[in-house]
Amino acid sequence: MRLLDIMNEVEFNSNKPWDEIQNTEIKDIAYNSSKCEDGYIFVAIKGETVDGHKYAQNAYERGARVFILQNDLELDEDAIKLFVNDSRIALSKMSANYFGNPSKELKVIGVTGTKGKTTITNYISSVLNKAGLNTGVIGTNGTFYNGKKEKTLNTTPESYELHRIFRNMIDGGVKCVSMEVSSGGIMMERVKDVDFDTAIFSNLSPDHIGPKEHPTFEHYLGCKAKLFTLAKHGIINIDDKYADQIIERATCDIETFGIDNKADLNAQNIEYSRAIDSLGVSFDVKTIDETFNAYICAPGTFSIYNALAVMSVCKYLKIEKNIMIEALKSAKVKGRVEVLPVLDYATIIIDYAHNGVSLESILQTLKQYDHNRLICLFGSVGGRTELRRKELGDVASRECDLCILTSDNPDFEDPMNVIKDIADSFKGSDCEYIVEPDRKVAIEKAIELAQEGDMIVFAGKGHEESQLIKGEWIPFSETEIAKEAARNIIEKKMEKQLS
Ligand SMILES: CC(=O)N[C@H]1[C@@H](OP(=O)(O)OP(=O)(O)OC[C@H]2O[C@@H](n3ccc(=O)[nH]c3=O)[C@H](O)[C@@H]2O)O[C@H](CO)[C@@H](O)[C@@H]1O[C@H](C)C(=O)N[C@@H](C)C(=O)N[C@H](CCC(=O)O)C(=O)O
Ligand SMILES: Nc1ncnc2c1ncn2[C@@H]1O[C@H](COP(=O)(O)OP(=O)(O)OP(=O)(O)O)[C@@H](O)[C@H]1O
Repeated sequence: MRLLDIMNEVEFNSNKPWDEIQNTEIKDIAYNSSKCEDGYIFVAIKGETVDGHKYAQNAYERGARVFILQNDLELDEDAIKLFVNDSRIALSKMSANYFGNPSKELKVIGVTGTKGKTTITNYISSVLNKAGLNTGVIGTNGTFYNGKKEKTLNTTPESYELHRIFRNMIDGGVKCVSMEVSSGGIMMERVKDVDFDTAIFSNLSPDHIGPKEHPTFEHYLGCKAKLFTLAKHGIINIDDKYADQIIERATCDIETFGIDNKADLNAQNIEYSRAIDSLGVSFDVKTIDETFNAYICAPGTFSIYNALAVMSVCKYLKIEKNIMIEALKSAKVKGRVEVLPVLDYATIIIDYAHNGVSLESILQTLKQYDHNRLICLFGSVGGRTELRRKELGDVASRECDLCILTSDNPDFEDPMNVIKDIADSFKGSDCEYIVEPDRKVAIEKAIELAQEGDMIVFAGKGHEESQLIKGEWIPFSETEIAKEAARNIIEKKMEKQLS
């Protein structure tokens, strides 16, 4: 591809004459020097950890001859240096150009908010695919389309990856993409050149504030709100405390959903239902034109909000109502309030809640259902986000009858250290706790302890299939461990009955 075509609409200065730039052809773009080969452009990014300009020489040695730079540096005479104000912004535009602006050929639905992004994006894809609109998903659980899965490093991939994925999706016949838009992704300009059709706001609470993330809550909110300047249509949870602030900053037209405040889509007449292999909620949906009943196979009020967000998209895209209702009845997301039907006398749930807000939300939700004891098995990541330990401990010790404190990606930190921090919250609380640093043994104990009517949540790992121990990802499946433990308990019980 011609260098000038890749640089279309990117402002730059250069060390070389126009003729030379005009006649240069490019094979591909890399923002990591180790990916560079002959004919590549290297984009030097001032990162959160290191300055990519340090690797320009390495990129040169690997064959790159064109460099996108924010400041000058020494390279051999044949290097073409293109100076830009912000390399991340340049990378975004260059990637969109390189892949032929694929988002313009797709209907892209971006979901932002502190909680609910993975759930909503996956629900949207379930419903739209059922309605015959080939839809891909991009987010924390990976990239999915046409039955294929690709792992993603970030919830919202870097702009180059994002536009590459879009192009591959188009080649595979995808028409619509439902993607998570993290505040980090917006902050790092990963979605700047994505042509969003619709943007959804689920909710907002303090999160991702600290070194390498957002300096303040206001900054975090500002990043989330920016999505509503990139889309044509906005869908907003009107019950959220920060809804007005998002609406104020939006430049698109807005539709709302909610339970407590008047909205374009309102839920009412809510009823919770519990079966041995499922937790669900049914409710009426009221719009200006009609009222109809819906059911979602996920528990509590937050599941209604997630469903309303999806219904708002369906309304906007004119998806047939009955198809939407049927698809939502069975829509499930791996590791998000996932009920494991392994025991017939207690409900076992795997959930991704790994901070105070989401743990509180899932525990309070489960308490809305008839139950015996509420038991939570959880830990917290090692080596970082130490504040979360207190948040999680405070919530669990307040909401539960029993907790099993264990590890959750301890990495290089001693799991007992993390557990000790969490256990501080239990001082003076009525909630009992058991300490078992080996998460596999902890799950086995939880299954063994289960009594008639108990609700037991394994919180934190959700969809993850591995555990980070001393820098290594070790395969770890909570589902398999729970199934095996339940089989053993049932066999033991049968043996006892027979003897
Ligand atoms: C702290 C952080 O946000 N890091 C993200 C960031 O990396 P970085 O800028 O820190 O990169 P760096 O390591 O400093 O390197 C700077 C540059 O040097 C280059 N380099 C580096 C080494 C080398 O040998 N050669 C080389 O060229 C790197 O490729 C990079 O271009 O930019 C990368 C590309 O976009 C991201 O993959 C990376 O996400 C890391 C994995 C991460 O954990 N990010 C989290 C905070 C994040 O983004 N999370 C959000 C969800 C949370 C939310 O809601 O905000 C997400 O969307 O995933
Ligand atoms: N709308 C919601 N409001 C509050 N909590 C929610 C909501 N939806 C899901 N949750 C809870 O938060 C957990 C994470 O949900 P989900 O993965 O959908 O959110 P997310 O925005 O993608 O989160 P993260 O940024 O942590 O990946 C779920 O397992 C559930 O416990």
